[in-house]
Amino acid sequence: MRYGEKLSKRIKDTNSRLCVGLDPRPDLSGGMEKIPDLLKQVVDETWEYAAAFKPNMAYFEAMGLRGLEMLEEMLGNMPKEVPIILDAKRSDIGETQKYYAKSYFENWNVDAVTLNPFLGYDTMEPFLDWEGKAIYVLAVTSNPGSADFQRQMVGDRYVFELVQDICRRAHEEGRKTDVGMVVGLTNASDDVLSRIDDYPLLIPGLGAQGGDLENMAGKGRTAPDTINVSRGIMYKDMEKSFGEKAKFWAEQIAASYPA
Ligand SMILES: O=C(O)c1cc(=O)[nH]c(=O)n1[C@@H]1O[C@H](COP(=O)(O)O)[C@@H](O)[C@H]1O
Repeated sequence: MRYGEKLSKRIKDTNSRLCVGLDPRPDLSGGMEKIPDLLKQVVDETWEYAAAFKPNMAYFEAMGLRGLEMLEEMLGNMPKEVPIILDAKRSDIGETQKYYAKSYFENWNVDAVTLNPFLGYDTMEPFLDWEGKAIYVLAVTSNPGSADFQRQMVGDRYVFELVQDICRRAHEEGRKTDVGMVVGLTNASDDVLSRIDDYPLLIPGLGAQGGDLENMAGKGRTAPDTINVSRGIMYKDMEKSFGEKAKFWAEQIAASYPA
């Protein structure tokens, strides 16, 4: 089964496009030793509303070796039917990327990873022949600085449209790996979305970053797009359970962008 099929099935089964972001912060959680139980609780309470989970490497790396162990332990105990997108945003020459691909797709066996496409197509290639896997390339990120490069024009096209060419090329070449894009909800204007093809989108920026779900309404897309909430579930409204918050966001998303 291709990644896109697995994610589409999960979105249909749960009626949810919510991607639950797993970004643990020891300073806000009573210390590093509390993190493994916290992650278990978040996963246990939210998985029924989750189209996907997205752990971000930065938060685990910041805890040192123990953080990587926590990530590995968590990955080993995740529900198998929920795709895992490892947010790594890696970028290097092809030879080095081979080892990132091996690390994520073979060692940790995650379903998808985020990659930075700045170094070009050949640096994506080590990720493109993995059955059932996917990459999401950064196209229009959710931060203001996405205007610095990504939304600049080269000739008559935006830079993010050149990024999209990576998806088109991989698709035309019939690669085993699915290729989607990251498009931040905060910058998902009509001008941007009208230029984005029907490839799977990872859409962060809902909740803490204030992205507007109306941006995604009525766009006629059929790809298994998933919308990420991290802090809005793990670190907001702590009087509510993680499950309640995940349900809330899944319903908010469905109201504007039905599964
Ligand atoms: O690739 C990402 O997931 C990502 C891309 C982007 O453009 N903006 C963005 O916020 N992210 C990540 O998505 C998550 C957003 O977290 P919250 O703002 O707490 O919901 C973090 O892990 C970010 O690193």
